[in-house]
This record gives sequence, C-alpha cells and structure tokens, in this order.
Amino acid sequence: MSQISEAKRIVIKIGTSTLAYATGRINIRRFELLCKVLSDLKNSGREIVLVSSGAVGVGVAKLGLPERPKDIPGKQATAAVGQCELMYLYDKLFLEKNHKVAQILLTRDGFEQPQRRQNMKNTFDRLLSLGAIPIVNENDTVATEELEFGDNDTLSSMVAALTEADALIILSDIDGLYDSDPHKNPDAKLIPVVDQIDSHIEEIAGGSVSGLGTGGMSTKIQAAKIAGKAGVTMAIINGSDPNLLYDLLDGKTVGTVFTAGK
Ligand SMILES: Nc1ncnc2c1ncn2[C@@H]1O[C@H](COP(=O)(O)OP(=O)(O)O)[C@@H](O)[C@H]1O
Ligand SMILES: N[C@@H](CCC(=O)OP(=O)(O)O)C(=O)O
Repeated sequence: MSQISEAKRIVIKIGTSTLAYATGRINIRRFELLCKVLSDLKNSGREIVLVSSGAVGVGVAKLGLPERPKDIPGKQATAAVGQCELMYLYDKLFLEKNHKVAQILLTRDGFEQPQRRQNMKNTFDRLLSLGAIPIVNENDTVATEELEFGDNDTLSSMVAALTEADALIILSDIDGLYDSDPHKNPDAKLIPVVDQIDSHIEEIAGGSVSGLGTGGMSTKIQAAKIAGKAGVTMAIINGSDPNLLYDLLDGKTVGTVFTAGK
C-alpha cells in the first residue's frame, strides 16, 4: 500500500487538544463533526480504529476540577471518570449514524507478551469483522507510562502494526511536521512528505507546549518509525477541521505523510 488514498483499514489517533478547548471542556462542534466524518468514511467501505486520548481532560471537566491533577493517582482517577464520559459521547454520536463502538483499554506490556498480543489481535479482528469501531485508550489504572510521559501517539502506531492497518492518521493541533516548532519560530515551514526518518528529522521534532497535548512532535516521530517498520503509511494532519480527512483520503496534499519504511 503506497498511497494513503487506497487505505482500507485506518487507525486514527485523536489528541486531547483536538477534542477539548483550552478550558479542558469538550469542543462539541468538533467532536460531533469528527464522529460524522468517521461514520461517513466507514460507510464508504473503510475500516476505522480510533485511538482517542482525552480521558483526563474530560474527567477534569466532569469533576469540576480547577486544573489537570499533577500527581499520578489524581490523573488515574480523573482518567477513570473521563473515560466513561468519553465513551458515552462516542457511543451516542456514532449510534446516531448507525455505527457501534467498542471500548479497548490497553497497556504496553500486552504488546510484548505473545499470548496477550494474540488475545488483543483476536478481539480487534472480530470487532472489525462485526463492523464495530474499536475505540482505544491506554488503561491508565493499570499502566501510567502515558500519564507520566504523555503520549498516545506511539500507542496508536503499535495498534496500527497489531491490526495490520494500511494507514495511521494522527490528528494534531498543528498542520503537520514543520522544520522547527511554529510556536517558537513563526517562519517555520511545513514538510509535506518524509521519506526517511534520519537524525535531522528527530532533531527538529520537539515537545508539546500547549498544556493540553502531552507528546509533542517527538512522540509522533517515534510513532512514524514504528508504523514505517510495520509497513503502515502515517500522516499527521490538523484535527481542527475533521473534513481534512476527506482531502487526505482523496489523495490531496495535506499535512505530513511519512512514507518511511516502504
Ligand atoms: N517540528 C515541529 N513541527 C510541528 N510541531 C512541533 C514541532 N516540534 C514541536 N512541535 C509541537 O508539537 C505540538 C503538537 O503535539 P501535542 O502538543 O502533543 O498535541 P496533540 O495532542 O494535538 O498532538 C505542536 O503544537 C508544536 O508546538
Ligand atoms: N490516556 C490519557 C492519555 C493522554 C495523552 O496521551 O494525551 P495526548 O497527548 O493528547 O494524546 C488520556 O486519555 O487522557
């Protein structure tokens, strides 16, 4: 699979900053549009796996906390509250378009142990053949890597490899990979295609500055490496307009596409 437009099985990763306002509360307009576009892509014959962050962010809003907890147990408890709300919203919005969702909470060690890996794969395979949309997040009660180091980016690439997806699309708060962080350098230029992830690419990809997202560009580059090794084409596009997914899958030049590893 060389062209992203040909992708049948697609993993889509959504970060907290795409789902929520800077206040931490859900961006209802965007959330609704996203579920509509994904439902439509599914209707067109594509298989969708969603990796969604946002449990902590949604939990903060639901519990009425003044800010994101700083301690790990606080984040874990907030994520447990927020995860329910997140799935409630997905369930409701996808059901309106006649699609069923399934919650999958994963930990990294599951990918490493052969039996658990197989169990995970069996579940994904069956859900996809049943026509459901698996919605994945880290199991923040069991593992705290994402809460500590903050990223569902690499988790999404591991899911893409496990499910033998054709493409991984990461929705971010920025248009794609730039030659330096645009939040620090207003003259930064977008890089539309990355054929090879070399030390230069790793150097220009910095961390997150938003306070909502956590991984920044560096975890997305790690994700691109994992995806590339598994033969999965990866793209980073701006999540602020979910309609961009149509453009990307129509073959238009959008965001940054990583062809590395092909
Ligand atoms: N070279 C770069 N190109 C683009 N963004 C970069 C780069 N280096 C660091 N970043 C930062 O990465 C952020 C996106 O990652 P992150 O904050 O985790 O958000 P999200 O959860 O939406 O993916 C950008 O807003 C930007 O500040
Ligand atoms: N499991 C946590 C992960 C947080 C996380 O990775 O956030 P992001 O950097 O927005 O993808 C949550 O759902 O809040």
